[in-house]
Amino acid sequence: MSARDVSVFYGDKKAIDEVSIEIPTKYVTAFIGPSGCGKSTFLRTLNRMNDTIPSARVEGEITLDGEDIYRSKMDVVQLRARVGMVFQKPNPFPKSIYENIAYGPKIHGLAEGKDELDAIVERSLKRAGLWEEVKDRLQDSGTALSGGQQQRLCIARAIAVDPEVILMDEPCSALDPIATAKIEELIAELNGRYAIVIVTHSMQQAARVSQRTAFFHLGKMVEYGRTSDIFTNPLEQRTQDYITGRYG
Ligand SMILES: Nc1ncnc2c1ncn2[C@@H]1O[C@H](COP(=O)(O)OP(=O)(O)OP(=O)(O)O)[C@@H](O)[C@H]1O
Repeated sequence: MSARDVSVFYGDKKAIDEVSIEIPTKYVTAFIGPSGCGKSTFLRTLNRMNDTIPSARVEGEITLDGEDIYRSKMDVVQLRARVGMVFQKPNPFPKSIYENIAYGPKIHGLAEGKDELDAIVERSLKRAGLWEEVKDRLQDSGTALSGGQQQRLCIARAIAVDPEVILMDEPCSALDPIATAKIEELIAELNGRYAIVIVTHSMQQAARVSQRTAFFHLGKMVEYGRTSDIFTNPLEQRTQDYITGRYG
């Protein structure tokens, strides 16, 4: 994915100011920066989640495989399957574990029959590291799982429709350290298969899970590069100040 000169407004207020970035296919990219700097706003532009906020307006160009995702003919439902999203609070549907995964492939016509659908459900749950824990209770409600399991269920749901990119908006902020470690392991396993973009408040997490990091401040992307460089040898003073804990 690629963003060129992207600005986002809420009413008259500019929340993102001319951000340009190439999201690499093979890596995990972390968005870091102090609260309110616009990380989530920018993340949401990447699958048009800002469309759901009436006051939000996006300028600039965002392309996926060279296609402008804001063009009028873009099918937003398709787009959100290609660019999936996992939120801060796990949000499984109030349906069975099986249905949580099967729903997307069904509406996108990805399975011919029950066997194929079963196979997608199994594969997605395996990839999300949840299969062993739930294989004997696929008909139980998704909301009855623990918080960490629910978040892996949401990741499995995103995977089920075979996305190219998975956006994660602080996916561990509602989870305990053990569940967080599992999600981080899972991100490492998914790395390479999907482009992953994660917003995180934790610099340690960014350092652990990502290969590329973008630092945002006051709506601008101040610096973007290899995670190891950003954390050890940033080019910009503002990045240096943030990673050494001077603000944020
Ligand atoms: N729905 C909205 N309506 C109006 N303003 C908004 C809306 N969402 C975010 N903003 C504003 O846009 C700016 C960027 O917010 P955003 O949530 O993107 O930042 P963030 O870096 O993700 O913050 P945090 O780390 O606290 O989640 C903030 O000033 C915020 O108040």
